[in-house]
Amino acid sequence: MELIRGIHNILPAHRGCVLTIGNFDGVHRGHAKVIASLVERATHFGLPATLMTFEPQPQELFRGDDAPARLSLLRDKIALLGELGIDRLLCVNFNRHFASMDPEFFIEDLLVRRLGVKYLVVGDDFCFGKSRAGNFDMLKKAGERFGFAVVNTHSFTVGDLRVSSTAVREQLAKGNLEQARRLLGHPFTLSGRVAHGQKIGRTIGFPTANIALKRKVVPVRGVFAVKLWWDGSDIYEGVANVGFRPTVNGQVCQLEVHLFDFEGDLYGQRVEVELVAKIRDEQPFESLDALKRQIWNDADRARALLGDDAG
Ligand SMILES: Cc1cc2nc3c(=O)[nH]c(=O)nc-3n(C[C@H](O)[C@H](O)[C@H](O)COP(=O)(O)O)c2cc1C
Ligand SMILES: Nc1ncnc2c1ncn2[C@@H]1O[C@H](COP(=O)(O)OP(=O)(O)O)[C@@H](O)[C@H]1O
Repeated sequence: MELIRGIHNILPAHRGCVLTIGNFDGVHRGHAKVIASLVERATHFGLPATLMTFEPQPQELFRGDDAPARLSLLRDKIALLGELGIDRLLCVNFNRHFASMDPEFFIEDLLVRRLGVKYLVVGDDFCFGKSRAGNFDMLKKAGERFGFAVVNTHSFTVGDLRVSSTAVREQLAKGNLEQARRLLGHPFTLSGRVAHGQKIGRTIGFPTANIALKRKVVPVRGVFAVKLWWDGSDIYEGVANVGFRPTVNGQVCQLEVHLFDFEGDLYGQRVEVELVAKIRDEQPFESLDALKRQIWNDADRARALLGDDAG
C-alpha cells in the first residue's frame, strides 16, 4: 500500500483510480465490507483501489475535546487498512483551509483533475466543503457530467446491531469488549510508548508500564485483562488500568499495565495492548495498601479471564 501524505503529494501518475472517502475510525467490519467491494471494482476497472481519509478526523478539528473518542490513531489505522488490499491511502491534512474548500472545486480539481476518479463509494450522508454544502446528490450529478459512477455504502449488521464507529464506542464505553470485537472484526487495542511514571508501582509489588495514549478522548475506562506485545516480541498477559488514578492524584488519563511473569525494562518501547475483558471500574482507595490488595484480586481475575479466552 502506497501512503500519500497530503494532497500536495498527489502526482500526475496518481491520476486514475477507484476511490472511497471517510474517517474509517476503528476500521470495523462495515469498513472492511466497503473496502472489499472497492477492491473488487478496482480489479474490474484495472485501476488502483484508493482510500481518502482525514487527519485529524473532522470532528476533532471542529469540536476538540467534545469530539467522539478516537478508536484508532492514524498509525493503527494505516496498519489495519494495509491488511485490506488497498493500493493507495491518501491521508489529507484536515485543517480549516481544506474544510472550507468550495465543494465544486473539491470535485473538479481534486476528484476529477488530480485523482481521475472513475468510481466513487461514499455514505449517502457524506457532506464536504465550505458550509458542508457538498453532498451525495452533488457527487452523483458531477459523476454524470464527468463520467464516474457514484455509489452508496450499505449498512452492515452483526446480529441486530448496525456496525458503525459509534456502535463500537458505545460497546467499549459499556465495557463490552467481546461485542466491540464482534463489530470491529478484530480485537480492540491501544498502543503507545512506555514512559516513566511515579515509580510507586514497584514499591507495592506491582510494576506498571505507563503508556501515554495521545488521544483527547479515550473510548474505555477501568481495569482490564490484557495481552501486550511489541515488534517481534512474545505475547505477554497482564492486568491494566485505564484512567486518572485518583488514589495517587493522576492528572492525565493513562494506560498502565502490569505484566504477569515478566521482569525487564520496557521504557521507550512502543507496545500494543489488547483489551480482552473488563474487570471493574476505577475507584479511589484510602491507601496504597488497599489499592495493592485490590490489584491482587484484579490480577487473579485477569488470569482466570485470560485462561477462559485461550480455551
Ligand atoms: C490492575 C490495576 C488496577 C488499578 N486500579 C486503580 C484504581 O482503581 N484506582 C486508582 O486510583 N489507581 C488504580 N491503579 C493505578 C495505580 O494507582 C498505579 O498503577 C500505581 O499508583 C503505580 O503508579 P506508577 O506506575 O506511576 O508508579 C491500578 C493499576 C493497576 C495495574
Ligand atoms: N511485570 C512487569 N510489568 C510491567 N512493567 C514491568 C514489569 N517488570 C518490570 N517492569 C518495568 O518497570 C517499569 C514500571 O515500574 P514502576 O515502578 O511502576 O515505574 P513507573 O512509575 O516508571 O512506571 C515498567 O515501565 C517496565 O520497564
